[in-house]
Amino acid sequence: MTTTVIKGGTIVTADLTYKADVRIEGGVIVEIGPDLSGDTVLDATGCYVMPGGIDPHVHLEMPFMGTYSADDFESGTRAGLAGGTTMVVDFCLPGPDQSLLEALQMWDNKSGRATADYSFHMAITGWNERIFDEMKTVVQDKGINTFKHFMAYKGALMVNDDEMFASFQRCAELGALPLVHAENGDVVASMTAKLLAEGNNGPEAHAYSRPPEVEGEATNRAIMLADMAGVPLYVVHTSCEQAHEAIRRARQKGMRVYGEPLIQHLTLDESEYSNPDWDHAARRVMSPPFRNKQHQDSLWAGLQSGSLSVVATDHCAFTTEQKRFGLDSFAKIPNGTGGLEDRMPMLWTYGVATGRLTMNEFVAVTSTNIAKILNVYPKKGAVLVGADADLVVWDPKRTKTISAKTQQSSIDYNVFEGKEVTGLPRYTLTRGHVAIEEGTIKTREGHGKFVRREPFTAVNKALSTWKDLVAPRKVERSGIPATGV
Ligand SMILES: NC(=O)NCCC(=O)O
Ligand SMILES: [Zn+2]
Ligand SMILES: [Zn+2]
Repeated sequence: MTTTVIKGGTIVTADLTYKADVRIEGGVIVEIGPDLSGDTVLDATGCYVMPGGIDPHVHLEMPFMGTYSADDFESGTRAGLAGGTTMVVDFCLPGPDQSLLEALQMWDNKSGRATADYSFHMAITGWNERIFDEMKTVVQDKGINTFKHFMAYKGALMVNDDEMFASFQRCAELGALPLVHAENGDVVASMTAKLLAEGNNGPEAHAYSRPPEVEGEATNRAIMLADMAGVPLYVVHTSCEQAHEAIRRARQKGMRVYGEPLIQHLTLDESEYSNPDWDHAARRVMSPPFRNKQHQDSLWAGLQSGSLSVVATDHCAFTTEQKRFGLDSFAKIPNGTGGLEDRMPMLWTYGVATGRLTMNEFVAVTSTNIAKILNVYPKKGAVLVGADADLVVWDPKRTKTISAKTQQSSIDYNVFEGKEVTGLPRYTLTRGHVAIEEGTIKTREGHGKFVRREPFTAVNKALSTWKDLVAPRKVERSGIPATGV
């Protein structure tokens, strides 16, 4: 078997920084140490050798708002690899009354073209006995240990509290982790109708329809329901202080709640929606919307202090033509923005290069924490013997100006257009295959494999032990006083 050696670099993991070479054979790391040799040598002089990024939140070829997101598993994973991301987790979305297993078959068919490894979260978009039963098969046979709940998108993907609570309880039984899109969908629907009735139909009104309170309330509600169900909780695209506050408070009380800010919310703000160019504003319409600088500061502080756990993209890219479906009403603009290629360079530039994050914290929030939360560590998210050789050789001096003209994503614009980033992959390896070499794309369609994720044991077991211990119990009494005394 041929071997590849990454030579002369500094290994940076979530907890260590040290000089060593890395030898790869059969797609996995087989040796780490000084002066290693191999058939192919990749020069890492002046570079950091880090676990490849994991993006836990992407939507490739997503059926949404009357169309499909434009990047598929081929272009999406190619964009990821170009920016140092070696694994993505997409969302399987069953249609109304569709079987979870049937939907999963559809997602399996789409993902065959992936150039990097991937996994799925399963969405719970309704509640009935079949869903209850199928959740077990999804966890135990299909290798999916996370279930997504949309508290918004009323009339489409949204679930109500009773459905969500039932699903959370089922997750607790199965050793699965529930995820929530936390926005109060009823309030959003009501505010949307009011704004439109008042003639407020431009893209900026999308942001007016979902203020931070809408997100803060739903985040807090989901946390309380998860606590009552005795299950940990993962809150996707945490964008504001109100939601972060709820997560922070819960964690301080000992609850296992994970918050996921997006690179877009960390680096872009609400002023984008005031742009006089309709297309410019509409291209940035997503839920939750971009916020102000105070919210951004809160998110950065959360990453620094550990109250927020991971940085994702929610990559859900629509072309300008698709965004124009909403020319007469913001409610018809497909929600979503891209970011897969830019997450790691943007976070390095605005996080590590500014001193907000250490290199080790960068690795933690882009890869290792995610691998641990999703239960794929140390196969993924680690530089260890036996781990998959999903690695990025990161050149901290390499620069570029982000531009739609040179991006891998198939859409015609980039929300980070014109941003200068410093820190880019010299090489990106997916299970040992060098997919990116100095900006040259060498991805292989179909190389990506589904990553099974086994049910959680430790956290769910600890929680259910505690829940049993503190469960309400009938007080046994020796005698009951006679009535009327
Ligand atoms: N975030 C967004 O606007 N679009 C993708 C779907 C979702 O995550 O809510
Ligand atoms: Zn969402
Ligand atoms: Zn999403």
